[in-house]
Amino acid sequence: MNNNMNRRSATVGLFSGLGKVWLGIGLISMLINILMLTGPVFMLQVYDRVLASGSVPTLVVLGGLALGLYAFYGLLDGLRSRILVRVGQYVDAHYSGLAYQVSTMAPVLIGNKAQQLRPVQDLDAVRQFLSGQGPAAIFDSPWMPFYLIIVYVFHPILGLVGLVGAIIICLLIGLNEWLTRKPTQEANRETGLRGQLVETGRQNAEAIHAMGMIGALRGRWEGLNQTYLQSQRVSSDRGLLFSTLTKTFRFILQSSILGFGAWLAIQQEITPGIMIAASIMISRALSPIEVAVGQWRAFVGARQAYARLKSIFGQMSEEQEDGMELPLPQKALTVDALSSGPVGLKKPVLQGVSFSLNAGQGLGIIGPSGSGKSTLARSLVGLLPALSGSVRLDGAELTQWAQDRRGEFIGYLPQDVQIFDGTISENISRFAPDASSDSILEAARLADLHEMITALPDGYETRIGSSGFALSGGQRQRVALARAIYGNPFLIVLDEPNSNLDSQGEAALAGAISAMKERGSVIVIIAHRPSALASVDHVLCLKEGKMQACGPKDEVLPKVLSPVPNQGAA
Ligand SMILES: Nc1ncnc2c1ncn2[C@@H]1O[C@H](COP(=O)(O)OP(=O)(O)OP(=O)(O)O)[C@@H](O)[C@H]1O
Repeated sequence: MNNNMNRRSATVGLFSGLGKVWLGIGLISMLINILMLTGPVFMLQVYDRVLASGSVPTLVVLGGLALGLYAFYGLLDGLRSRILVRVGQYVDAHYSGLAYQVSTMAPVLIGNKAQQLRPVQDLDAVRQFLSGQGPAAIFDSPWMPFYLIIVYVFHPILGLVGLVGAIIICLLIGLNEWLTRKPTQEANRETGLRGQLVETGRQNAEAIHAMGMIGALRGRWEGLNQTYLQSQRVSSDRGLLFSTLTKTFRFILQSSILGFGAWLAIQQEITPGIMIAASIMISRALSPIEVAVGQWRAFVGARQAYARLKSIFGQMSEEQEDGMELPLPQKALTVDALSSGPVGLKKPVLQGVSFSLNAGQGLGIIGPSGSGKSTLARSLVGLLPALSGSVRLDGAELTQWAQDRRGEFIGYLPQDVQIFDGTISENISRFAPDASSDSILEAARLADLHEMITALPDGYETRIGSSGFALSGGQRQRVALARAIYGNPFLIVLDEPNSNLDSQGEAALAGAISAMKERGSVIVIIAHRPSALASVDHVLCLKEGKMQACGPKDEVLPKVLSPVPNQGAA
C-alpha cells in the first residue's frame, strides 16, 4: 500500500506535502535575516551614540541587547539546519524503497537507458545537499534586496554601489551555472559507467580471470576513470574559480562601500556609524551568495539528480498503474494481438502475438535465438508493458492487479537465474515474511529438491547466494523452479528451465509441470530442447518477433521442424 502511495506522490514531486515545512523554514529565515541587523545597528549605535557621548552604561546596555539577539539568532540558525537535515532524511526515508524498486525494475522496463540511472545514489545526492549549507543560503539569498534598500536609505550612493556589486555577483553566478552544468552532468554519467564496469567485472569474475581479460578491462577502466577525473577536474576548477572570484569581489565591494562611505562622511552627508553599518550590511547581503557559489556544484548535482528521480518515478508510475483488489485468476490466459518490448525501441520486439490457454494447459514456445521468446515471457508476467494488444487473465489485463499482488498468481523462472543472498527457504518462499513451512516443503518436493536440501548441514536454513553456500548451475535452476511454483500460482512462465538440468532434473521438471497442470495452473515454457516440451499440449513458434505457427503440439511441431532443420527446438 505504501508503494502505491509513494508512486502516486512521486509523480507530483519528491517534496510534495512539505509545503508547511518550507513555509516554516521561510519564516525562520526571515527572523534570522532581521536578527542579522543586530551587528550593523550595534555598530551604528556604538560609533554615533556611545563614542559621541562617551557613555559606558549605554555601551553595556547595547552590548547586553546585542548578546541576547545574537543568542536568539544562533538558536534559530541551528533550528533551521536541523529542520533541513530532517527534510533530507524524510525525503530519503519516504522514497528510498521506491528508488530501490525503480533501480531494480528500470533495466527491464527501459532497457539500456537504465544504465545511466542510479536512483538510490541520486536520492543520496538530494539528501546530502539538503543537509549541507546550500539550502540555508538559498533561503537567505532573496533577502539581498532588503539589505540593499536599507543601505540605499542610509545614502543613495551607497545603495547604488551595493546594487552594482550585487548585479556583478549575480552575473558571476549565472556564468558559473552555465559553465558548471555540462561537466557536472558528464561527471555523473561517467560515475554511472564506472559503477557499471565494476558491477560487470564482479559478475563475470570467473570469465575475466580464466581468459586473461583483466589487462584489457583494466585498460578500459583506466580510460574511463581518466575521462571521469577530467570532468571532475573541469567542474571543480570552474567552481573554485568562481568561488574565489566571488569572494575577492565581495572584499573589493566591502572596501568600496567603506571608501565611498568615508568620502560621504568627509562631506558630512553620513555619519561614521552609517559608513561601518553599510559596509557590514553589504557583506551580509552578499555572504549567502558567496556560500551559494561555493555550493554550486553540489546544487547542480542535486538538481540534476532530482530531475532524474522525478522523471523515472513518473515513468515508472505510468508503467505501473495502481491495481484493484481483483480476485485471483483461475480460468484462462488470453493474449490478444500483443506487441511489446522494452520501452524506447523504434519497433516493438514482439508483434501481433495471439493465443489463449485454459487452466491446466501448457504451451511451449520455440523459435530461433533473438526471435522474441524471452520478450514474450517477460510480457506475460507483466515485466514489459503491452505497447498494443493485451495480456489478460480471466478477462482482466495484468495492469489491473496491484503489482505487489501479482506475485500471488504468477511464477516466473527467468533465463538468467539469480539467487539472492539468503537461506534456501527464503529463496524458495520469495522472502515472504509469513511463509509457511508446508508451502516451502511442497515447492521443494515438486522441484525434487527436498533430498538435496536436507543433505546440507543447515538444511533449509543453509545460506546461499553471494555470501553463502555455492549451488551448482542445475541446483540453482531447481531452486529457482521451486521459487516459481511456490504458492501454486495460476500462471507459471519458465524461460529455458532445463538449460542446466541433467536427466534427473529434467524428469523432476516434467513431474513438476504435470503436477502444476493438474492443480489448474497455466504453464508457458520457453524451450530450446524438445525434452522440455514433453509435458505441454500446445506449441507456439516465433520468428523475428512474429508468430510463425501456433496450435496443438502434434500439429505444429512437424510443420515447423521439418522444412527448416536445425532451427528452433530442433
Ligand atoms: N533491452 C533491450 N534493448 C534492446 N533490444 C532488446 C532488449 N531486449 C531484447 N532486445 C532484442 O529483442 C530481440 C529478442 O530478444 P529475446 O531475448 O526475446 O530473444 P530470445 O528469442 O529469447 O533469444 P534466445 O533464445 O537467444 O534467448 C533480440 O533481437 C534482442 O536484441
